[in-house]
Amino acid sequence: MKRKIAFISEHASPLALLGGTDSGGQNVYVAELAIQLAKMGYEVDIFTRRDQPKDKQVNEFAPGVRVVLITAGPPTVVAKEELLPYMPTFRKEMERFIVDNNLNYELIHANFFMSGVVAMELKEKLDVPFVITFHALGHIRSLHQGEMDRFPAERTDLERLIVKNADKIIAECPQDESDLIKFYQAAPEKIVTIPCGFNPEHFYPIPKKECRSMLNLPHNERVVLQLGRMVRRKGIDNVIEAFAKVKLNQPAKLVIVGGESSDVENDLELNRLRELAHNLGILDQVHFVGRKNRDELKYYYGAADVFLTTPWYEPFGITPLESMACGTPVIGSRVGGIKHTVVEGVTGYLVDPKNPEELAEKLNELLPDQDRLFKMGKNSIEHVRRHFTWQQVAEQMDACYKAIHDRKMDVQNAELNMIGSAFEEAAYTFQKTAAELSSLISIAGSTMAKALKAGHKILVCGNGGSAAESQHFVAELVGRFEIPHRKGLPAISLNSDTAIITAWANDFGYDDIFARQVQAFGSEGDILLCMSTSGNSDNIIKAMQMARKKGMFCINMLGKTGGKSLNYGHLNLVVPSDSTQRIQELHLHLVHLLCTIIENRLFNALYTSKTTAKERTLAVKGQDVLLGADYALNGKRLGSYGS
Ligand SMILES: O=C(CO)[C@@H](O)[C@H](O)[C@H](O)[C@H](O)COP(=O)(O)O
Ligand SMILES: [Zn+2]
Repeated sequence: MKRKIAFISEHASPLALLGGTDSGGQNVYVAELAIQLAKMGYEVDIFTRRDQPKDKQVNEFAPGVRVVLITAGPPTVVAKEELLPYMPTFRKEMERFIVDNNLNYELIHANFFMSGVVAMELKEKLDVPFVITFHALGHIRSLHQGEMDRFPAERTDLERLIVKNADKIIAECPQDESDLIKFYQAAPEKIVTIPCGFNPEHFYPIPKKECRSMLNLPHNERVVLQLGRMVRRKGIDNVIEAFAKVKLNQPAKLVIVGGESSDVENDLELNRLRELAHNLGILDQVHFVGRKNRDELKYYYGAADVFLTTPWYEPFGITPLESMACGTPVIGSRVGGIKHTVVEGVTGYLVDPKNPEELAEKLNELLPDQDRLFKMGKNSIEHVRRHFTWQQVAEQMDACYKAIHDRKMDVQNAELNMIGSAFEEAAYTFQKTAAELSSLISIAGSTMAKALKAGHKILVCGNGGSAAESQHFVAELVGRFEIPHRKGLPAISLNSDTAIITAWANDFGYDDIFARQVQAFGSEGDILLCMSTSGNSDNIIKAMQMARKKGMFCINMLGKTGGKSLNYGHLNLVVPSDSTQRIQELHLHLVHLLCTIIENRLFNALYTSKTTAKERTLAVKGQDVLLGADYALNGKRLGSYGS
């Protein structure tokens, strides 16, 4: 059977990739991971917020992968910083979709903190475990962005809650792992470090000449590439400032791919950067080419001699991988995932962010050195193919999911074991009790029958589970057990009158609640039946002391050592077990055996020493038939075994 899982990616939809525009890393992550998992035999539903009114709800995205649009908030693009208030609706609608379609997910993989909130609530409601990839952590973001961070203030607290409730947390790199432990107190055993990946069918080496011809870039110049979302934290200004400091013997260009839209003229951040280049006097060397379709990116990577990425911080950073996959070495910030994916001196260099001097120095060193560029390019391809394809990522994710599944199965297996041994223990206790107590049970039953015949009554009491048994026994006697249409027998459960019990417990003390009633209802010759698993409950002891004072006969149902009660019972049925549950189960059986004896002795001797249980049952049924009134007019049996 296929293993069904759900992804939640509230703001980053894989459908956005189909339009060709270069969306953020999370869109790629969700799409590529789902596709690879589907290839491995999973069925993946990706739940994302509807941001187009006309799209249908369920979209076949790839074989085994569906994208399900959830309407939560306006069906238009909303900045992710403003999406949190729509998450309760998202959760409700997603839950409705799951229930209506009878979907049984093995687990939910949430992406980003808001999806984590949804997954956490669904875990509670539907009992589905969840895995979280945060993609970025609010605390780290606000450390770097300060005032510029527009996410709601509760983000970090919500992330902490998600960390606490998640079954596994995916860290994207060792830095992410240590941040989760240090700032979020994540339990290290819950964290699995699995990097992001690249798709070797989309990103592969293409001859530089070909790429440059395609993009109209000069063949005889050095080309340096900056590519990615155009936001402050990506440090694009650092790249421009560094480029202005580069001194080479040959001409060079800086190509900048990215922008908030394909409208290069009216993009605010882009204009700020353009002005910077202008002020530094290098505008003619810097090509702002705007946003590009994903399938064009490989030509930009391939055309460049070096790829630069110097963000202030970076949870992972997929672009360095893509560049290396295309055979272009990377100079990147010594932060987050980049310091893990770029191998210093082998596939590129690491520099401090916000340090244009250091970056310029590295460019001055590397750009003129064709041999080193070639070698690093070759190393880059080998390195990323060995460690970072989406297929490898999916294999690691599969192992993580399996660990959760196995743990669930462990719990289920442990339960099955527990059930098996509880039955074994019960069977053993039944047999042992039969061997040790049969004669005493018979004496207890006949004593009760005798007392009832003589016009006396039975008072019964116990605490907790035994209180229920006390009422159970009385119900069988006052009502009927197996003999239909017999008269009711006088028995009172001292557990039944709430007004008496609460008044006496409240005004005088709990220990006297039964004794008071024994004093009020009991008479000489009556029987007091006490049930206690420990034999040490004070109210039981006091009840027997009072009963003895009144000349009553005390019968105990006990267990374990029998406790203090042993000293007060005229007849003690001590179940040979130390387990409270088994003792209670046997007490119930004793209740039924006593009822059988009492009924048979008082109303009809249905069996002899040779009668088997089966014969007795038939005999009772026969009597039932003989008493034709036991059949209602409509022919339905009134029942003679209910108890
Ligand atoms: O049913 C159970 C345990 O299985 C409990 O309600 C249990 O009866 C209560 O703890 C009683 O208070 C125990 O009292 P006792 O059997 O020791 O006299
Ligand atoms: Zn119980």
